[in-house]
Amino acid sequence: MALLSVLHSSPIHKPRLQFHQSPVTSRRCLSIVSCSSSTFDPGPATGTNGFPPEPIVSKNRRQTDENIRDEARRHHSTTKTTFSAKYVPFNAGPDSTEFYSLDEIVYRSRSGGLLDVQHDMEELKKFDGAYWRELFDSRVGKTTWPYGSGVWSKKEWVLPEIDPDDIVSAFEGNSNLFWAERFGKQFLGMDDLWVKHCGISHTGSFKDLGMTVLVSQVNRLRKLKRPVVGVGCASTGDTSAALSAYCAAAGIPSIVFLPANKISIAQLVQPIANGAFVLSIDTDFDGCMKLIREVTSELPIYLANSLNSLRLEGQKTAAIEILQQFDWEVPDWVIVPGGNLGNIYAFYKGFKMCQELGLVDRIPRLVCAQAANANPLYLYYKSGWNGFQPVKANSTYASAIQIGDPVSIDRAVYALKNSNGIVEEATEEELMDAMSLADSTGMFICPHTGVALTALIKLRNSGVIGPQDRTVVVSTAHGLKFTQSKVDYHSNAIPDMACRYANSPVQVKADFGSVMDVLKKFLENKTPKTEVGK
Ligand SMILES: Cc1ncc(COP(=O)(O)O)c(C=O)c1O
Ligand SMILES: N[C@@H](CCOP(=O)(O)O)C(=O)O
Repeated sequence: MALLSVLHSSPIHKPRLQFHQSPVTSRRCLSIVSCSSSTFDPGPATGTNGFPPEPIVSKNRRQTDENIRDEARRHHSTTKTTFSAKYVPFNAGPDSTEFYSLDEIVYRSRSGGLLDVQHDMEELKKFDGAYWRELFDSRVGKTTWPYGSGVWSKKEWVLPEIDPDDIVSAFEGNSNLFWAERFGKQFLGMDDLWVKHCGISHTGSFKDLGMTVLVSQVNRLRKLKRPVVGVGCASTGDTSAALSAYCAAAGIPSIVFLPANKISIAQLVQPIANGAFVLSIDTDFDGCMKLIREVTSELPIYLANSLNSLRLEGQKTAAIEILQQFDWEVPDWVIVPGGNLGNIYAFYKGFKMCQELGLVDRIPRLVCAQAANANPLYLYYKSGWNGFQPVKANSTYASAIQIGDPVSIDRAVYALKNSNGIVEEATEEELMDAMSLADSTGMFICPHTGVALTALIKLRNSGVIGPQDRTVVVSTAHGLKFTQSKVDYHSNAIPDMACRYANSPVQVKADFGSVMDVLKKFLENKTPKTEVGK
């Protein structure tokens, strides 16, 4: 503290180079600004070699009694945003005048249709693509509140008006874009295959990206004294995990409706541990969804499913992140597993915003992949988009997408039609084989990612996806949430499934000879013959 007070009163200001926004040209300019004492650390008096040391310039140096939220509060009090967003009816024509403030509690348009969050694109367009690319790039990997989050590093495009103080974040996003080198080369003859690991996240799925936005807005609504006593969702296990974690972090009650015996133990224990009010209901996800919609229209419980378009504002940042991770080069294909169908639209929206705002010049083709046991979108696509019919979703190892009546069907169709998209499906055997094959190359993916990989395999085999096409498969949850599926597969315990890539443990007696016998046999199969027994 003593050192800091000395620094604060020090007359020595070191100039430093800094980007700043020119209000006239809308471009970022490089200029020399005076470095304030809170951002300049002169270091020790002399270096170890006797020469004066290079000054250490730390842009976000905080006082010791200040945390990152306090620091953001101090910065925020001097900055004012001109960006804004509102709810509008989804895919409304240019003549529509219907809109709602994001501070209203509304999930549906007057006609009962879906809503969308519409940003003031004219205001955002005052800044060119290079500005946005540079701004977003400058925030990656920092701890500056709230930009250390992959979602909030794009705050101006997400919830531009929310006070950073109201944000509830676990610094989600910034997930690994994994080069699937061996899987791509060995099984598909592809050199440029990538897996976006959205499941390597705070609660183990991509839902964190949307939930930080929704719970932050709820936090704001509660401060504004809006009637929100708790937040609720129906879930196949991942939405409930994310909701309960973010609500617990903010001290907001959460209520989750789960279909009894249809989600994994790892998923079930998440809301329980986070103190949610958990209802295990004797129905499927579609039944839970119907119930939560009825309940949230009666009680002051805010709806957290992706019917609520706020969620998709966070989820769309995964698409922006993919472009960013490729240095703003656009991949040819992005494959997303689909259930309630919010995420496929979120990806479309993220890519489209980047195109409209000049960060990239095109968008990738999107593929939505469904489990054959829960495939209403696939059937609709195959019918030539002729008369959507919900289905009764059957049990699938991809249990988080066991959904027969997806709430975002219209959004998904829009995304696919506008991205020259494709829908594929995966049988239980196909998705489990694909998951196991991917695991055998060093991944540890969930069955839903197995569905997406099956779509890739089919499209690659039919030549639709070419060997050189840069392709991203979106992995939506962590494999550790779905270990039972792997246990069943590797124990060859699934009726009517060959489990071709099962790798069962070998039972062996605890003596040296038995262990050696087993190992020799193993090595004989692995090692070129000439080397065995050397
Ligand atoms: C792991 C996982 N993958 C994929 C999905 C599908 O996402 P969406 O419902 O947005 O289509 C879900 C949830 O539905 C999920 O939990
Ligand atoms: N897979 C989801 C299903 C609900 O989807 P949502 O995106 O509408 O919340 C889950 O994990 O609950």
